[in-house]
Amino acid sequence: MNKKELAREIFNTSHLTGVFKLRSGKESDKYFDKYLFESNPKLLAEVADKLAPLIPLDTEILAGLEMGGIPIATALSLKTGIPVVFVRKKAKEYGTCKLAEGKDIDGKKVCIIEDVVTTGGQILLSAEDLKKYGAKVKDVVCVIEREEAGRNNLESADLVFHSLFTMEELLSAVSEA
Ligand SMILES: O=P(O)(O)OC[C@H]1O[C@H](OP(=O)(O)OP(=O)(O)O)[C@H](O)[C@@H]1O
Ligand SMILES: O=C(O)c1cc(=O)[nH]c(=O)[nH]1
Repeated sequence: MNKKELAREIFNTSHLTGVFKLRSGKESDKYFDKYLFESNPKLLAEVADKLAPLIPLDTEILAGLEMGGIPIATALSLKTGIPVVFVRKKAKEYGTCKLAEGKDIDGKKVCIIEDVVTTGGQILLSAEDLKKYGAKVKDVVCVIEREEAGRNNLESADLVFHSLFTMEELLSAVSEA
């Protein structure tokens, strides 16, 4: 599957219209239900294929953000051989009390993996959390950049943002079909 075909598949599988409250609190007439493509093994593997080249070569650990970033980071880990951690929105309050589940991230170069970026708010929170545990966080890789404030907010926080598809790319792939 080439990149344009994947764009079409992702759009057709996961793009919904209606009235949706977003994580940021804003309301939107569109929503990508990422679980609809992540739960399809063929599409998840294609996403990992196309995302893998965006991961910086010196990455030591992939950090999949709860919850939608976790399947993608896992697929990327299987593809690249780079270990993965599963990052909770809030550290577990019993047992190991971990925020990032998996191997120790202290001193490691970590690349954040996310599904959809709107304002980048969740990534900013998780990046700060990971840094508190000693991770070196610079790069973020996501599947869908909704082209709202996300890129500016992430770059203002000195993060390097790599997206597979912008909203414009998804729309144009579908309109060309
Ligand atoms: O760029 P932002 O404005 O922060 O919004 C995008 C975030 O919101 C969604 O997660 P959601 O809170 O729906 O959680 P989930 O992945 O656990 O379903 C998405 O997966 C991003 O994490
Ligand atoms: O901004 C969000 O919360 C958001 C947008 C979107 O398209 N998909 C999603 O899972 N979350």
